[in-house]
Amino acid sequence: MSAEAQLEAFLDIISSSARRAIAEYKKAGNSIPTINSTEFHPLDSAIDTVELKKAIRLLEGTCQQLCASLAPPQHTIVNLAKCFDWACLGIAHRKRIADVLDKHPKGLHVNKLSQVVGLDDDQLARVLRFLGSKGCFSEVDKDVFANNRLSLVTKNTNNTGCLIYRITVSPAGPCVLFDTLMDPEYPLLVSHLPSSFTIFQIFHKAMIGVGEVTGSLSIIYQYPWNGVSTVCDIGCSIGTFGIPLAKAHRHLKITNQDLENVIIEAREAMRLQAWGNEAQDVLQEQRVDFVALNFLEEALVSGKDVYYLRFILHDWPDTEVLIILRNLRKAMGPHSRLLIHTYHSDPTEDVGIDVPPEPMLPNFGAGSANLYSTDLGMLVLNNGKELSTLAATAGLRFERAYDFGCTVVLEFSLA
Ligand SMILES: C[S@@+](CC[C@H](N)C(=O)[O-])C[C@H]1O[C@@H](n2cnc3c(N)ncnc32)[C@H](O)[C@@H]1O
Repeated sequence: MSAEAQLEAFLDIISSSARRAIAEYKKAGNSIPTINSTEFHPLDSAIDTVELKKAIRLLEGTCQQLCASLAPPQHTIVNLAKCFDWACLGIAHRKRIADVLDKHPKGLHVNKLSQVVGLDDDQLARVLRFLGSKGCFSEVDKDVFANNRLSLVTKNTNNTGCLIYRITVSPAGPCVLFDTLMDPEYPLLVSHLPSSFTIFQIFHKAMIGVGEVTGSLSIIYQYPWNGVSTVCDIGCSIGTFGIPLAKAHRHLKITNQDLENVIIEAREAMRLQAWGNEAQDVLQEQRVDFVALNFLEEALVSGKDVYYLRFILHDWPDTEVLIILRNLRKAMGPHSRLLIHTYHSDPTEDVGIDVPPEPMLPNFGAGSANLYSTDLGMLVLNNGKELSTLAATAGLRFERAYDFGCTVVLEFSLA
């Protein structure tokens, strides 16, 4: 393909993928969001968003490749180096800027806002203006800031807001990434995190946020659950996957397994009706159970139809990944399936997921940014990795993959 043909192809992909996304918004509601929207669109809280995710993967990947092709290289590289996004988002979240602005739909002058949140007005305006340049918060008049659809996500009550907190309070890890790579033993860096990282409520709410950001609950509507009776969710958090699954498929019996202290949290969340009234029916009908487990040391409940692992293996170095997979293998019967839900899709392996159109990068480029940043996040936090290929070593046979646009589900049976 000639250089000019490549650029024309990018323009075509941008146009067609944006139109696919617009069609998804139209299907889910009357309006189409713009950067000036001040409220959420119904699609923002939808569970099955596979089509939108796939369109955005193409759009983001292509826009970045087109800009990197046409902009002067110095320009692109310095943009990469000067990344204040996470720092400014962290300030906005920790100072509850969106929560304050919520009470001022027409906007609030930075003089007043700075007094409420206890920051210098000039510095706060510069932080908010930076975020506004990326589409988060609007400067509706000179020095007057208001919420928009993006900044609403940073509110304290928002699950994704908790995820932002989780990500932005741990900058020490990335700051020592170079030193970590220089150390042949790759020490764990968890000790660099403030202890508030371990606050359970924030962590588990953030995990619900991860589900929302990645659209991974799409599996509830995309997997053939009709042929399944029993499910075991391993490392279930507070029922982040199991409860919505039980609500959607009333024939399923679901065992949720996690460490004992998490199971106590999960039962408490159920008692406080954190999952709404419908979840109480699920409990009363005894279709959902919470059972403590340490998957590194104990046997899992055996013989379930489906074992589900979402965002678990990337937390661990290879040795522990193998222990977890071998423990799982012992619990599985000939009919059992293991579903590993991850960001991973190795572009060098043909596992049957979508292939990007040429001339896009074979891994969708910036369309897969979440995969590669999570992979580095796991290196920094846990010495783990997103791209684990140890299933075969543990005696599991790959069956097929489900592509959800931002995440994939890899299905295995006993080898
Ligand atoms: C990254 S979270 C994923 C939670 C959930 N699967 C999700 O996708 O929202 C990892 C989970 O693994 C659990 N976990 C960590 N070590 C464990 C162990 N040794 N045995 C069982 N669960 C464990 C944590 O408590 C946490 O809930």
